Amino acid sequence: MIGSHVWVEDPDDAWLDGEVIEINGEEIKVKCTAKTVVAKTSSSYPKDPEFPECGVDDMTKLAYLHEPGVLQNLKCRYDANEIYVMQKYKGAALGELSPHPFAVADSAYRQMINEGISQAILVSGESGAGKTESTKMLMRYLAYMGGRVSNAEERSVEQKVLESNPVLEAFGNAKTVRNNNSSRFGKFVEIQFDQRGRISGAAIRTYLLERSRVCQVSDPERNYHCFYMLCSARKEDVEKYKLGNPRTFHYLNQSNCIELDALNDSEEYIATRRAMDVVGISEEEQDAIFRVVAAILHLGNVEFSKGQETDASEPKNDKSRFHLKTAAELFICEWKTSNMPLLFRCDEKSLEESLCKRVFVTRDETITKALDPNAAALSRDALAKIVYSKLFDWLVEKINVAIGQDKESKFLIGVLDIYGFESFKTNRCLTGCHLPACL
Ligand SMILES: Nc1ncnc2c1ncn2[C@@H]1O[C@H](COP(=O)(O)OP(=O)(O)OP(=O)(O)O)[C@@H](O)[C@H]1O
Repeated sequence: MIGSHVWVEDPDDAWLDGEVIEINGEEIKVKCTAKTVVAKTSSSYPKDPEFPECGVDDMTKLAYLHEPGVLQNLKCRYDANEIYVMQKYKGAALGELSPHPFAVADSAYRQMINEGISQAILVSGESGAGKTESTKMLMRYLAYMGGRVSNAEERSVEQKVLESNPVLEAFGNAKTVRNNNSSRFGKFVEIQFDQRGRISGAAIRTYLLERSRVCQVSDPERNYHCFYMLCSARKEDVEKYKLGNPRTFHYLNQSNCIELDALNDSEEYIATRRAMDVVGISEEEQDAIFRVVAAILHLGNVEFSKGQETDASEPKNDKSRFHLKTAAELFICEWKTSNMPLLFRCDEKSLEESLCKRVFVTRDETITKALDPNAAALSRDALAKIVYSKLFDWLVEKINVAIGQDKESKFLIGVLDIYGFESFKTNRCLTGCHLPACL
């Protein structure tokens, strides 16, 4: 309608607002402050002429909840220096101040103290919505309320949990369509408190790691960050694990997306090793972890062809034999001085047999059945997935030791950072979308 206020897209300023002065079929002429533009009706959005100068503190109060409206609100609030301080939220009733994770955390903390009941906060939303960032804010507030640091040397629980993040992210995060650093696992962070409401420990419980990603990646996504980091590691590590260009590995080259503009894999490798040092993972343990990561990549490059017997299979060629042999060598964890679990004790022959044959144990006998090339490839992928998820579980346990759990804690506040769902045209059921990916 002529005279109405709208937002139109602009290549320089993202969005421009102005008044419609002319309509020609599917096109409108809009008079903006600095210029007059012609835009398609379908790509313009209505603008609220009564939008308050300082914006609104709750996005749900916006008359139009679309991209230019949200951006305008954020800009106004930024210009007005509307910042959130924890002190302000301490003791304020929910709804009294602007909505914020601090308000939710405060309410949970006070209910825990007043009613003596443990609390849980569920952080949910689409992938990339900001759940992990919100979880960090919730933890920061809970650490502030139940602060226990007795001297400057001691690190707070929040600090310890945050320090472990790079390790979890290296092994549990990946690039997806919506988020370059998407958590592909659910995380329940328990902040544990004593009788007086002071923090006594913390623990991270993880669940539903998306195992299928280890062997299957679709364009334009990536596998878990750690694989690319290791391929871009310092030269001696790349040579030690017989790695090289990530494009030469089947588990990585199914997608064309290998490098990310915003992420330098070789710097991330160094940062991850540093974070491992901080959470108390020794040099030998770090070596064992990366041996397993490299072994999985080599395993993925083992292809199978028909064997001599009917329905049997064997490694396809010398290249496959090389990767099988390297995977077997890397899987061997000979070092016994630490309590790192012995993942495998295998040689090339036994690894080949475990992939190309299936053993059935009945009450009376043990039957060995040869597998055809397709079934052997499925066995290979199943092995890669189970090894990776066991490695991830082991890392989480190690991190929990470093953070310091209080098994005797009186109460806890759990923050559940459920892993992000993608919004499809047809969303049949959340569980239905998630579970198959985790198997
Ligand atoms: N409060 C915030 N302040 C600044 N940046 C933010 C904030 N929330 C989210 N972001 C940005 O959005 C990106 C995605 O956020 P985050 O990783 O928290 O999403 P998520 O909901 O946990 O996604 P997923 O479910 O895919 O793991 C972050 O890397 C960050 O760049």
